This record gives sequence, C-alpha cells and structure tokens, in this order.
Amino acid sequence: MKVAVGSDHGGLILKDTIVKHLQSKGYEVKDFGTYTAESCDYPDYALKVSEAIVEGDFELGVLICGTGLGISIAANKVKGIIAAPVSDTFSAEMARKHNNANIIALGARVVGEGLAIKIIDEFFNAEFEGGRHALRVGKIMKIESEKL
Ligand SMILES: O=C(CO)[C@H](O)[C@H](O)COP(=O)(O)O
Repeated sequence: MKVAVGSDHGGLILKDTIVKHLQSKGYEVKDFGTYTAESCDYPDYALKVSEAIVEGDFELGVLICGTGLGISIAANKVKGIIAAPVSDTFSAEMARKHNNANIIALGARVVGEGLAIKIIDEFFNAEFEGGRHALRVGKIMKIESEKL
C-alpha cells in the first residue's frame, strides 16, 4: 500500500518516526514535508497529502501538526478526504472501520511516540466494514457534494 505523509514544523520529529515505522512494516511511504524545523503553515501540507490521495496516487495518509486539529480541518476541506484527528487507539480503529477515514491526523504535542505508533498500527490494520457505515459515509459525501 502507498501512504502519503505530511506535517508542519510541530509534527516534524513524530513524522520522521512514523515514516520509518511504516516503512519497516512494508508500506511504500512518500514524505511530502515539511523537511526542516522552520516554522511553516499546516494547510500547505494538508493540501499536498490530500491531493495526492484524491488523485489516486496514494491509498491512505498520515498528517501531523501540534494538535492534529488544524491539519485535519484543512484536509477535510478537500473533496473526497475524510481526515480523523485521533489521540487514542480505539478511535484509530473506528476511524477506518466505521468512518472510512483515508487520513489519520495526529498531534505531536498531544500524544507521545509510543502511543502514536500504536494509533498508527490500529488505523492501518483496520478495514472499512461497509454496510450501515457505508450508508452513513455516503450521506457525509452527499453533504460534501451539495454544500454551498
Ligand atoms: O497544532 C497546530 C494546528 O492545529 C499547529 O502545529 C500549531 O498551531 C503551530 O503552532 P506554532 O506556530 O506556535 O508552533
């Protein structure tokens, strides 16, 4: 599976850890930046990763900022993206199984490295269950396509 990863400066160190972790699990990972600790704007990296996913080049994405909030809010503005900001393992699993999230967003100032890796593993090991959840996600997509 091909995975797109991005962060702002607040998520830089955790991003590098997660890239290495995903690679060690056999995923093909592309790091869309940021690549330095210099202050930058999280919407820029949310957009790069989100576009790569909706264009079909990557199946899933990981976005990291200080809280996981701004970068997921930005990603969710892109049509076709369901970005879930997650700080616990149960929500990580459910984000795939029930919500069919295609991006998981983490807050590097919220979760430690060990928990972040467990969250990533739960997300990537889970699969969308479809059924009633597909109906509900379809309704979300309908809101998206009909929004003003
Ligand atoms: O978490 C974030 C957005 O939700 C950002 O990483 C955070 O706002 C960056 O803050 P600063 O410029 O003070 O490092």
